[in-house]
Amino acid sequence: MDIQELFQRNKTYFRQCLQHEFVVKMFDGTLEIEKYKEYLIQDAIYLSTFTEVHKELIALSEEQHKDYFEERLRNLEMAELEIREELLKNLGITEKEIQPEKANEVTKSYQAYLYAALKSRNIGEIMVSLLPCYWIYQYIGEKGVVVKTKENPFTPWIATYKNEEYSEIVKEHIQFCTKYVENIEDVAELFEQGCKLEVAFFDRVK
Ligand SMILES: Cc1ncc(CO)c(N)n1
Repeated sequence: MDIQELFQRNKTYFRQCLQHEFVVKMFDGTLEIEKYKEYLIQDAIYLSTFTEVHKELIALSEEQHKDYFEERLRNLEMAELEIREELLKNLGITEKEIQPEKANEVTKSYQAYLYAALKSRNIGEIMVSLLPCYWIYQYIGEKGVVVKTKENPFTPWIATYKNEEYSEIVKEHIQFCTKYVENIEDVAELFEQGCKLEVAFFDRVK
């Protein structure tokens, strides 16, 4: 699969996310904390499904890749999830607030999208269903320009995605997608749908 072609077809969604009011306000430090909280709550719910998909990937992967997917899960738990846990705690967000039944309609759609891909049992499709998530956040991290670094309360969020290690993980994820998916048309719709959900996720909390 030609991954650049997939990007070209969907770059408007990448840009929409990067230029999204919610994201711009994080980078310039002006986002209202209430909106940040709402986003983090929804994202914690989303990320628990995202983690479940990673666990399934270990089960579904070929023997020679199991170690790799186990490492990916560990990395997710030690990096992104740990940082998020700290952010939730610092903002006084409790376990009760991140229960699955608190999911808004976009979070629910995103979860349903991931579960549908999971149901296909096709590792290429499952990897592609995770791809907009990884790739768009990596794009935001790479391209976003931080204003007022010192007093910007959103620096920990930004730093999760604005780093070499995260970019490396995304690169490897992309390599797996290209290895597992031969024909772009098999996943074009799935990928576009995921990109749209990323935009909708920010729209819903802005
Ligand atoms: C909705 C969403 N997309 C992507 C990421 C990056 O993992 C995230 N945390 N949340």
